[in-house]
Amino acid sequence: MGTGASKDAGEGSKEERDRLEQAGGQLYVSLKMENCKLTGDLVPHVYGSVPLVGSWDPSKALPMERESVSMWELGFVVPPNHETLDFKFLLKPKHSNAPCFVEEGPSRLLVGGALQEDARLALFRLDSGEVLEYQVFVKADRVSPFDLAASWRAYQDNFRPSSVRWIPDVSINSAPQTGGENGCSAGLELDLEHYVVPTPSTSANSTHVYAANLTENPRSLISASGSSTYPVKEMEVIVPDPSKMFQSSGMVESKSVGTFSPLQRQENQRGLFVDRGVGSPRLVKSSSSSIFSTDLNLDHDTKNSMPAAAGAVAAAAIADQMLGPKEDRHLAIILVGLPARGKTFTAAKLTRYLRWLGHNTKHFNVGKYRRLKHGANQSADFFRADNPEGVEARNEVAALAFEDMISWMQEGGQVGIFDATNSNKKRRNMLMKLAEGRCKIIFLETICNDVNIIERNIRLKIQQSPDYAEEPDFEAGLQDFKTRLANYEKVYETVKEGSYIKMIDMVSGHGGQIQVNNIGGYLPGRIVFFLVNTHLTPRPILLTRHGESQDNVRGRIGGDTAISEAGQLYAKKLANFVGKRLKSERAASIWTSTLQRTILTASPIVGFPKIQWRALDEINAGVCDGMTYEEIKKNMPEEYESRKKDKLRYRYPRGESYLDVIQRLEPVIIELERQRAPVVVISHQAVLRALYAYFADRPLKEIPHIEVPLHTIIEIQMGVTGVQEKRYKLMD
Ligand SMILES: Nc1ncnc2c1ncn2[C@@H]1O[C@H](COP(=O)(O)OP(=O)(O)O)[C@@H](O)[C@H]1O
Ligand SMILES: O=P(O)(O)OC[C@H]1O[C@@](CO)(OP(=O)(O)O)[C@@H](O)[C@@H]1O
Repeated sequence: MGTGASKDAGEGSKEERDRLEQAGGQLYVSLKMENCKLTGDLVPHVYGSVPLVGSWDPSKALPMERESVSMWELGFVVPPNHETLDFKFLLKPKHSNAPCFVEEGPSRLLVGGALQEDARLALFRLDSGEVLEYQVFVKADRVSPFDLAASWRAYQDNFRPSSVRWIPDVSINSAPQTGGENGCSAGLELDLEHYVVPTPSTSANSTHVYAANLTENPRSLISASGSSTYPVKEMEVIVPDPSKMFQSSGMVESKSVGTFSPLQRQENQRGLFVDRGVGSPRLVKSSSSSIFSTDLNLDHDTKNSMPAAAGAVAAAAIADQMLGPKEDRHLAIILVGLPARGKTFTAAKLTRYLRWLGHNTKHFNVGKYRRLKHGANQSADFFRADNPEGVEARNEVAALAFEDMISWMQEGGQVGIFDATNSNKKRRNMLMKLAEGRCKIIFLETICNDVNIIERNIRLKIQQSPDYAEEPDFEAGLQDFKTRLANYEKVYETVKEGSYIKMIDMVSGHGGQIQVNNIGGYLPGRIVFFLVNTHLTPRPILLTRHGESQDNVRGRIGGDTAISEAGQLYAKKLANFVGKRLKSERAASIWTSTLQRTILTASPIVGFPKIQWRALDEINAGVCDGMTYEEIKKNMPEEYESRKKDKLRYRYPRGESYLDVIQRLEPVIIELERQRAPVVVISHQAVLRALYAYFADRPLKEIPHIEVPLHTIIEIQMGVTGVQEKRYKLMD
């Protein structure tokens, strides 16, 4: 029998506690009652001192869920510093208004996820005089991603119960004490390198490429020399999905200076989420300041009104784009900051995100223009503010790059990301004049006050930047770059004018802040939301399809079948792999879709919380669900042909297109960016194509054709130098 709460919740070394705290640790508390005697229709409930459990009103007590024939459970998530919960168990008849029975003895106290005394038996004296005895189990585990699941549920109206019985949509199982034949510890001897396979040539390995090299080619400079004409690419614009709009609506509009914190910070709000398991009504976190809160009254009408309201916001966003003043149809994000503050890095990341969302976006790097016009090996003197030739040369290339960006916008470009230091008012005034009547401007300033990070960035610069490619002496390069930096510092003026976003010390994902001024509208709002959630903490993201499903064997698309024998073998191998790869990563989590094949693939993995996301469900094949491609070709030849012609935009009748899938995956991308602990995503072919394309920066049109083979793990390593990819093939 379990006694009090597990001790690891509140103990452990300070380092360990800090690590968990940083990982956004919450306490998952599980209250269980067991009685092997059948108790007719008496349902165990919990009631107590806080409104969520009825404020001592038995009629508002919270029912426990039946976990097995004899076991009842109530699971919930609280922050480690939650308010003391004073409660009792109670038995209530399921169907009648007959009296209920409160357990005997004093009430129980839950503090910091732990019961204040040994979990004694719960005794109930019935009217007949019979005494019913229940064993009580209380357990508290540190876990971070419940907040993610709960907040996800709170603003998404699309969750649905798992189709796999007895598997709640958020669950955690503990690591086995001994390793069985296929158990995790048996597999810890696994040599991961043995399974490594080559990555495709288009893989996500930005680490080895300096981001500035991948920016737009200077069209004005190249065409002037006659060596190349500028290729104008097809424009891709996606109308924003209304259902995504209300997610960040609270933070987009600010006419005066405001400060936003990442979602992370919200984890410190004291709230309680009840995990109702399969098919039960959910409670969601309330934004009110009440310590324990519930939203049980969220009826269908209230829920359904959310997308409608969001639709109105989206309509306004489209109006912004189509009907507003001409300059509002194009947006220039102008980077500001001293050298080595992550401007190019941030610009490249934002470009990737906006392109993935379908916005026609280009990254213009003034350094590239400078190197082309004036050579790559200019010394620090070139960057002195009292060197008029240098100043003029730098202003000239900035203006050239800006004009190129405007020309591209006039050809249909939507968002230009203009990457240079732009670190004094005079330069920014010049740019504002160039933009007048042609595009809207937002300054994006990156500020870093951590000398260690700046030193690391400088060293990375010397290794990566083409400015030092010809400098054989690292120390000499370092010295020159530091002098260049000092030259900029002398005349640096932080942004105080116009619309701006300031990222201040946003490297680690906690402790920093984002300030915004005069930011409004759909796209700027999305940009702020994205930036708020990004950071540089290194961590792996493992992407894998489920093990082979019975439908895969039959060649049927969609469906919700279980996994085949080969699929089950993969599930075991994957569990071994995850156990080994993430063995020192206690805060890691496993995300699946709500479909059986991913949940079953995840089931042998132990020791990590598992979360089901509806957004990770496979592309909805609508009326074609369950058919083979051959059957579609034969019975619906027009549909088959339309899909073949434009697989990205083709929407299955009553189903989805790849573009729809991308739109619904946006919260997943934001969450993957926000997480600081490793995540294993077990999902489906179409969904993983879309997710992978984001990390590998693949163009939208390629997404439906990206290869995501079964029984293979794609490891995406996020970190200070960008994204890196590694692949493991566990089975042939
Ligand atoms: N917001 C940030 N603050 C500080 N450093 C950052 C930030 N974002 C990224 N970095 C780090 O800065 C390094 C150098 O960035 P880079 O974009 O080349 O600098 P810049 O363009 O400002 O000269 C990157 O490799 C990354 O590790
Ligand atoms: O877009 P295409 O190439 O049809 O690929 C998506 C298809 O992949 C499948 C397998 O054929 O995914 P999965 O088995 O990974 O869930 C189908 O369910 C899905 O419709």
